[in-house]
Amino acid sequence: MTDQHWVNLDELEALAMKKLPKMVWGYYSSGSESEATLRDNRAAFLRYNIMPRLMVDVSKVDTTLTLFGEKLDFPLLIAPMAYHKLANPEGEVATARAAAACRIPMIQSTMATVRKEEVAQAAKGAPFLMLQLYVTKNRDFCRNLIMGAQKAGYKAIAVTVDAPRLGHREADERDSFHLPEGMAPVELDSLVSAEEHARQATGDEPKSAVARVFYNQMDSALTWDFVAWVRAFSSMRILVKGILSPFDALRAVEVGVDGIIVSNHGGRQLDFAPATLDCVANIKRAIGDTVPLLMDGGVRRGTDILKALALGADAVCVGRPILHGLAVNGQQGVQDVIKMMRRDFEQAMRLSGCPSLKSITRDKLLKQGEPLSRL
Ligand SMILES: Cc1cc2nc3c(=O)[nH]c(=O)nc-3n(C[C@H](O)[C@H](O)[C@H](O)COP(=O)(O)O)c2cc1C
Ligand SMILES: CCCCCCC(=O)C(=O)O
Repeated sequence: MTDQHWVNLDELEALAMKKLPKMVWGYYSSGSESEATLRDNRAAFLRYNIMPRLMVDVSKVDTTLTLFGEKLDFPLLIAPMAYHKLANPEGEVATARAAAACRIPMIQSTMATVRKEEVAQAAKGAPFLMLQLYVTKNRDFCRNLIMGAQKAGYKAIAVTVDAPRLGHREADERDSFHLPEGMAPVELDSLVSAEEHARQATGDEPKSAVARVFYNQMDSALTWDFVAWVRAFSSMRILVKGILSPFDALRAVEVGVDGIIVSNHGGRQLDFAPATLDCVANIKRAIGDTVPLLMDGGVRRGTDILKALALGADAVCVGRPILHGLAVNGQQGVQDVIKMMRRDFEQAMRLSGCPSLKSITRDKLLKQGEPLSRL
């Protein structure tokens, strides 16, 4: 296996681990505490089998869909992740160019290391961009960020609601995680100095600079009235990211969100939160077709995408593999990840007898323990 040759995302992950400094690898790869949720996100996909239906014409498979009025080539988005420049000096520009080349949407993190206007420029050709929003205590700052994204042409904001505090990631504590000098989440620069992100902890402070900055700046008093607050000044679509309970999903729809992202933050927030795949069907049952339902967490194979869709997701978001591709081979590495996922998803559709996204239904899946007679 050389830098250029990997045949699945596990092999790519191994290459990224070798390439990245230990502190960065620890930050990217870890989950919170005992990492039970991180592991379960993957394990959940293994709990489902796919029952193929045969003698179906799959000479052509249609993977396209329309999301928020835009056509996507296949049901995949890039999940928001902080600090792409830790993986590659081009940072989010390389990721955005890859999204454009593969015609999939990218969700940019509030903690991006490249300004949103520059990302928007690089993403020209992508179906759309979303800005993930961490809600700061300083609401003027937050309003300006949203309005800036609207002006830059972003289609939506995805408000992360699973992080009243940053999850306790032990690798970051052990490594005293901090950004290298000269690198900073640029959208935050009027609130927090670059030195603060690069500073090592002193005294009783959280050892991780990410956790410290998060604690100081982000609003742990966030409640559902935030959606109405945004609606009052912005016409952008509003999604909430981090929903696991069907009750929260219903509440989100009641307050008027435009979409839901079922997520446990890649196992980085509440440890022992359920695997996201296990939450999808319940949430779909609760909200029906009211708003698009996205999910993320542990999606690594084409068959994973098929399983998520069969349980009710409209599309999936992919996190860490994008950073791995970026670390190993920049923009091309990200494109290779997306292309592989697309190829493998098409393969899964063909081999299971699903020529269209609509034909990917729950009755194609068998959960561990369910009798074959269920089908
Ligand atoms: C290194 C890293 C940084 C992340 N940064 C953010 C972020 O800034 N905002 C956010 O809402 N989620 C963030 N996430 C969570 C992802 O958006 C996503 O929920 C998760 O990574 C999906 O799981 P996966 O990595 O198994 O695909 C981050 C995840 C990782 C691994
Ligand atoms: C103030 C810095 C917060 C960065 C958090 C990024 C993130 O969500 C993660 O999971 O890490």
